[in-house]
Amino acid sequence: MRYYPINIDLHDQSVVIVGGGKVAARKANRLIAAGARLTVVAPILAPTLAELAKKGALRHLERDYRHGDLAGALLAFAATDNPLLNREVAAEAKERGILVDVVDAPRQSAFTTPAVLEQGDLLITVSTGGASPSLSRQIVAMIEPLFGPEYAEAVSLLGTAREKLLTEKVVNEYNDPVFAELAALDLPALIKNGQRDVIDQILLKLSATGARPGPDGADKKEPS
Ligand SMILES: C[C@@]1(CC(=O)O)C2=NC(=C\c3[nH]c(c(CCC(=O)O)c3CC(=O)O)Cc3[nH]c(c(CC(=O)O)c3CCC(=O)O)/C=C3\N/C(=C\2)[C@@H](CCC(=O)O)[C@]3(C)CC(=O)O)/[C@H]1CCC(=O)O
Ligand SMILES: NC(=O)c1ccc[n+]([C@@H]2O[C@H](COP(=O)([O-])OP(=O)(O)OC[C@H]3O[C@@H](n4cnc5c(N)ncnc54)[C@H](O)[C@@H]3O)[C@@H](O)[C@H]2O)c1
Repeated sequence: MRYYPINIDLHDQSVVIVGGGKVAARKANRLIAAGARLTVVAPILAPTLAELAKKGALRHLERDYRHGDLAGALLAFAATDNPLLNREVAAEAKERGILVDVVDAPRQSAFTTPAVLEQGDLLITVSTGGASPSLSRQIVAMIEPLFGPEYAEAVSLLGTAREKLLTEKVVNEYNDPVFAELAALDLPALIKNGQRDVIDQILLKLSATGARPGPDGADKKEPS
């Protein structure tokens, strides 16, 4: 496996993009949606970025990049149209132990960004190991019709049900099949078809199940 996939919680984390063009704008939108504290270093910003700066959604350092601009960042993006400068940014990131995406040089990057399909908390990401970003994008377009907004609602329902079972500390071997059974019910299809009554019955049955303690009530596992 060339890349190891993870999901990073960027809420309130500092991220720096060097460069303010079209590519920077694409990365910035998702970073802001993920709650990052974003700084963009660039003498000139693309219109969408300028708009975000005006709204206070990002901090704009309106000048050329200087060594030191990455201080305190968790992640960095080298996204200028100058390959040599992008490598300088990558070098500073390495010095500081900051993970960097060099947008014109995947081999010099510590990470790359995938194409994304998002429905609420459902996140499907596609990577080609840098081989073909266009194919990643096309694959998302291919599967998009299969995962409509009903998936956002289903994931939210499943999450609430699971949290309820876990916080009520009724987690034991018995709940594993309950979670598996719930996930297998095809809630998205029920939601899409408007079968609310069936969903209500399932949830009712679930809360009855949830109220039932484990075999002796003693061997309760912590959530995993
Ligand atoms: C998926 C997506 C996510 C995103 O950007 O967030 C993404 N690129 C997207 C679009 C796109 N990128 C490019 C084109 C023009 C057509 C073409 O060249 O194919 C288009 C198409 C378009 O714009 O429609 C050109 C390009 N991209 C890279 C290079 C440098 C190189 O390969 O050396 C060059 C050549 C630059 C040049 O030569 O000028 C590099 C990377 N692009 C990646 C991700 C990472 C690998 C992802 C993977 O493994 O699949 C990686 C390695 C680094 C990174 O960017 O993280 C996003 C689509 C999502 C969306 O829009 O929904
Ligand atoms: N990874 C990807 O998805 C992808 C896609 C297309 C292109 N690219 C590559 O990314 C590069 C950037 O593409 P773009 O379309 O965003 O370019 P662009 O021309 O729209 O933007 C370049 C930005 O870099 C800034 N910049 C230039 N010198 C700077 C400096 N010294 N300090 C700080 N900022 C500086 C400019 O002000 C501008 O905001 C391209 O050269 C291309 O190789 C990557």
